[in-house]
Amino acid sequence: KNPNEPPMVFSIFPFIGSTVTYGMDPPTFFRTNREKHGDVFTFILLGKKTTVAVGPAGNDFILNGKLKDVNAEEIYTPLTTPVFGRDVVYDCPNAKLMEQKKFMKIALTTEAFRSYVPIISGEVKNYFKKNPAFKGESGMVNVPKHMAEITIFTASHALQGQNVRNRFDESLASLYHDLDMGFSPINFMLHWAPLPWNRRRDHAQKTIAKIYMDIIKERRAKGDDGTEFDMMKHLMNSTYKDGTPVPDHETAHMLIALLMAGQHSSSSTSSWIMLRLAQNPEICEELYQEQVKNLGADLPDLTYEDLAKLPLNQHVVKETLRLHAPIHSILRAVKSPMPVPGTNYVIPTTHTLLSAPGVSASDPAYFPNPEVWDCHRWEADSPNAPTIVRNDASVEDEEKIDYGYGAVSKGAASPYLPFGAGRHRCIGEQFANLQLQTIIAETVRLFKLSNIDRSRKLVGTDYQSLFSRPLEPAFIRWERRD
Ligand code: HEM
Ligand SMILES: N#Cc1ccc(COc2ccc(/C=C/c3ccc(C(F)(F)[C@](O)(Cn4cnnn4)c4ccc(F)cc4F)nc3)cc2)cc1
Repeated sequence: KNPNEPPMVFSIFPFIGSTVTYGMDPPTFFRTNREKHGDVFTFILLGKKTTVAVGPAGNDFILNGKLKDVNAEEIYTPLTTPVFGRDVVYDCPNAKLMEQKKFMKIALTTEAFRSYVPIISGEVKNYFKKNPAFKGESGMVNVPKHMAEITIFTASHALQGQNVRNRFDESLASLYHDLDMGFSPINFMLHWAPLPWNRRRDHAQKTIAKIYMDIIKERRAKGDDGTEFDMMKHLMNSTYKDGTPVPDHETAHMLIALLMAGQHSSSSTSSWIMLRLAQNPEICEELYQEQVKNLGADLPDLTYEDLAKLPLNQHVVKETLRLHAPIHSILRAVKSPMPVPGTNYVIPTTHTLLSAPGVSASDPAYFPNPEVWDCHRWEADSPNAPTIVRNDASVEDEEKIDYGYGAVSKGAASPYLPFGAGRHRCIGEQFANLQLQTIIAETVRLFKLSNIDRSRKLVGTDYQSLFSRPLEPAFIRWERRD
């Protein structure tokens, strides 16, 4: 064994290595090997030496890696480019991605958010009124199925405009499903394979992109009526630093990328939220009382400003993402040998780096009783409060850095990073919080949630898809609030 390479996880299988033990349950795999080898260790993932670096220092080492040392697009492009389309996100130099993230962020403004809350509220209320599974006084529903539908309607309407949203009722839904089938970890390795689902994925990508480009032409011809704040309008009117206007096909492909991002992350997270509220019915009641107390017993229509008056509602999202982050593994290729600070390890360019921020998010050193879903832990004086209290005030005085799409906090040495950190940090955090908080607030107004057997059980996690999500079916009981 090379003295300055990290310890290797033992496996009797060549090529497969530890792929299956890791793939079945990444958190357990990380915890077991962290106890054995410490915060930095290497395992074989589908024939590739993959070095994990966990804990706040590991998060910083990988997520704040320099552009010359770490590379995201090499790893992700086989998976994302066939689904999103060419010339965007990971199918272009990083400098171009940074400009694309700047364009995307322009549409995610407070003014836009003010218009999104009524849109999302309306979609949620309409869904529960129209859907047969929610007729009568009470019932049992498979949560992930319904949350996937609610999130596609809310995300497409807010992020892509009314025109695109309306098409989701017929053609777009099945095309989107075909595209989605291509968005799976198998395609990390087999993206090139002429598998039936890859052909359907390619057909769906072309068809959806064409629908978007037709709408772009229509809107350009009609001129802008200034009412909608959707993403399409901003992207189609953006220009790169070198003066090139964003081509229509890149606008269409960025819209597909944003829809995929928003859909998978939010449907997984909103499903976990509903399952946790069913497991903890008392929190559901507290959320309802919080609205009555802070918004008034007549529960007026939700506005963007109202969300800031509902701290427990916000903490439900924060605590759910602590235990159920949809992205459990962040990958980077190593482009030049990387010394690991505080060790004598040097990671060679033959390795892939894997960052797992969720490991420190469930580490008792940072979060007392980490396995307990305790939304109150985010209140300053709570017994389970995070040891390094990074309340929002401390973020202000923290140093910031701008990679070209807005200032992000410089340090990634935090134990809680569900939205990543550094150059590739998420730009959808504010939209996701707005969408999830609105979905919760509208749901608790209508229903009391509980487990079918009134137990405190919780379903397991499916790590086989690209985004971790609840194992299906995951039934809960709803009862209409009188
Ligand atoms: C609960 C919701 C979400 C979570 C937990 C989440 C998580 C993440 C994480 C961990 C990353 C870093 C990936 C990496 O470093 O390789 C990321 C990046 C990103 N996310 Fe999200 N995300 C969420 C919602 C969204 C939404 C709603 C959008 C779009 C509207 C979005 C768009 C993006 C984009 C454009 C990037 C940048 C990728 C890069 O720079 O390489 N995300 N997200
Ligand atoms: N046997 C076996 C066996 C072995 C292994 C496994 C499982 O192994 C792994 C390993 C790594 C991973 C990585 C997850 C991963 C990374 C990138 C992306 C992304 F790029 F797509 C995203 O960040 C997504 N995103 C961002 N914000 N919201 N969504 C994104 C960015 C920009 C953008 F515009 C649109 C986007 F949507 N998505 C997901 C998942 C599973 C299973 C079985």
